[in-house]
Amino acid sequence: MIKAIVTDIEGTTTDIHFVHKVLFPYSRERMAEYVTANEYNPMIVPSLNEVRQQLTPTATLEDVIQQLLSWIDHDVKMGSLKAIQGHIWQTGFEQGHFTGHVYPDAYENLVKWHQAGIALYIYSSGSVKAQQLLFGHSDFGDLRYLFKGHFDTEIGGKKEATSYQNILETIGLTGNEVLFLSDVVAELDAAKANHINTYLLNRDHQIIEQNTHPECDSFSKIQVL
Ligand SMILES: CSCCC(=O)C(=O)COP(=O)(O)O
Ligand SMILES: [Mg+2]
Repeated sequence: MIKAIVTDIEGTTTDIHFVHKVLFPYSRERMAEYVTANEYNPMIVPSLNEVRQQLTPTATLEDVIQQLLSWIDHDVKMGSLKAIQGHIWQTGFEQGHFTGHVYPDAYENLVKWHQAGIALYIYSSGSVKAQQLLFGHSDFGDLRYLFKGHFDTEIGGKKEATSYQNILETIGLTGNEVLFLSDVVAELDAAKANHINTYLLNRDHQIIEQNTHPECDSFSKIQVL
């Protein structure tokens, strides 16, 4: 019996285009100004130091900014970038520049599963802060009540099997009691290695090679209850 569902965001609960065409450009346009204004802000100093560790010891703040912009352009899921993006996106969400996209089928079924007593969690490369902002300012209002917890890459990379073992230990369930939803086969493979049930969300009906997971294009086609 499924006692918990862990879901990815980008491509799963939320349109990839919202992340790549709204959130990423928003953070890219504001990155230089934000980092320059917050160079000594204790909230982001650890993240800036992590970026510096990837560069030469003589790296300037401009070098750090350029590295962050390059990671955005190449969709590199570095925790330091995701932490800084979360702070930049906070302004966008709180000032109403955008709301967090959630597919209607995802909204309807997350509510149904929550009402049925299934524990819901998010696992995304986006920081926990960014996750809570997206669902706190979603197209359907504040949906944070739905989720019992949030995981980001602090628990480990999304394609690493140990990350899902860490998640199971954190939520106190065995793999067969948990369902993981994602649009990325490698993430589902890593979850399945821990005997977690999986479902591939293939919303744009791509031909996905080497997929062994059950596949659907909507949360409404996932039989849980
Ligand atoms: C929380 S919304 C921003 C998501 C994000 O920044 C991202 O990179 C999503 O990556 P994922 O591995 O969750 O597809
Ligand atoms: Mg995804």
